[in-house]
Amino acid sequence: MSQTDWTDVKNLAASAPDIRSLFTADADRFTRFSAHGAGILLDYSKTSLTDESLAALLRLAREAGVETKRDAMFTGEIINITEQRAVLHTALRAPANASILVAGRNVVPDVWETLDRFLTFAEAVRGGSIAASDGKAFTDVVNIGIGGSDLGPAMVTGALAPYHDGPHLHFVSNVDSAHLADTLRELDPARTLFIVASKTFTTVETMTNAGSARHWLAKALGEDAVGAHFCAVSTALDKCAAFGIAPDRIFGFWDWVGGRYSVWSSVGLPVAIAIGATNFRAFLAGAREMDEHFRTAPLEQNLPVLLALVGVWHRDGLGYPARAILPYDQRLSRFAAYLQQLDMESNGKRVTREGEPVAHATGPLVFGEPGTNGQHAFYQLIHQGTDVIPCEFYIAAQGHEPELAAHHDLLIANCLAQMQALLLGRTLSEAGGNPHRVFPGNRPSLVTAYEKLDPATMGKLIALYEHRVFTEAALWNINAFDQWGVELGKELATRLLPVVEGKQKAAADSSTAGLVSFLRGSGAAPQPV
Ligand SMILES: O=P(O)(O)OC[C@H]1O[C@](O)(CO)[C@@H](O)[C@@H]1O
Repeated sequence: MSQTDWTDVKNLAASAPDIRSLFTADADRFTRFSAHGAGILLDYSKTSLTDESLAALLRLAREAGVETKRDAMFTGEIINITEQRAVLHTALRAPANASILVAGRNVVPDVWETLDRFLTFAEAVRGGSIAASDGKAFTDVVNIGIGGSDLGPAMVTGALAPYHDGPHLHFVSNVDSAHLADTLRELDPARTLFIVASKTFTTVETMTNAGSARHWLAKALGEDAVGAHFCAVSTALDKCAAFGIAPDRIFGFWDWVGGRYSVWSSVGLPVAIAIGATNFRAFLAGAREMDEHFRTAPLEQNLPVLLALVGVWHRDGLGYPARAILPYDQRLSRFAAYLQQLDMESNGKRVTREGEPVAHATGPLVFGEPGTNGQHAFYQLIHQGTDVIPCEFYIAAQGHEPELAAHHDLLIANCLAQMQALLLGRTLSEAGGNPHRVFPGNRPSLVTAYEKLDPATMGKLIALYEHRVFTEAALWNINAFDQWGVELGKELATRLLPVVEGKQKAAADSSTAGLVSFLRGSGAAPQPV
């Protein structure tokens, strides 16, 4: 990619216009700076992008080979170069007649066979033909997993609550005993099914929670009941079997599915148990529609690409450090946490694909909460703080409660009002001369709007963001599909455990030693060795 194009973007950003003036100068700005795809509207008019800066960003995307890289992902090339893997979460929602080759083998028939297997299992749990050890139906299902093996199913299950007509779902992720204990306290072992979800089946949090859950169940119902009350989702089928899970209760997936991209695979089993096979297939179909849009729409009208270009404009052009994810949709209350992993684990990288230090800032800090709750918490800083934080709003035209339609009108009014406040601000004279009541305005926002948060739309929204992350990574020339940054902490925790347990002397700095001493109450700080 030529340096000139980055320079163009940075030069244009240095003289970025006031967003308000862009609206004054162009009555058609909304029409020209918004796009539709797969039934979703993206309005990016309340940013400082102009025809010229958008053209420069599109040039950057073309020079970065976004289209070629995209096609390489969809066709199963080894694009995760540090782990020598294809990246094919899109194959999990591909049509049955597609052919996607990995090492010369079409993976689509395997995907559909596994999908049919876990959806059949989900329906059997819902219908009671897969039953507890006493032959009665399960009323509660606990998913034990963490990261991608938790956030996707937990977020989607919450989002699709109006479609939830199966057993109650619970999610345990944290190794903190509080999480498991508080969940199990409410449950009857005789009515509870556990799903142990782990791509690697080695993650210490998940294995620890699964072991304790197994113990809880065996203590109440006897060792023989364990088989009926556990199933597993993993790429490591042998390890699931070693845990004692029967082969017909193990649902696999593949190393070309990243953890944070895995909700479409058998990791989605809890979602399928909650909402049923038909709704789960609609969820996949929604994602497939967004995949088609991303694959075929011209870059100028391509939603994930536009979202990525706005992201790069804000991050690299204007130097904004964060992005706020603000769904005006209570059921998307875990959406920001989900996107946090998707975005920050993918694009929190400091070297290029070739291992050289990156020349540009990469992934921003991602955080958020649903509106209107966030308005009464951290929006103060967004409106009047010293940092500019681009805000990314999500809103449905319709809620699921027609009898409470007035609430939804109020929700929409609040969402629009926040964007207007960010844009327009309030001048000193409008604030009656009181500087504390001044809003600078000219603060960017964009909005993703959709008809209703149904299963297909949920699929589209996730796929939209996945492809946005992909496109940003392509522009920055980083590998979005590894996560080496989580390894060091895991290794050190393993090394520190015997120190915490008092079996080994502290092999650490004096702060760690002092903290071990305080936390384990052993008096004098162990000396670093
Ligand atoms: O599914 P697993 O193998 O238990 O991993 C859980 C999570 O841990 C991570 O590797 C990060 O620690 C994530 O990428 C992954 O989603």
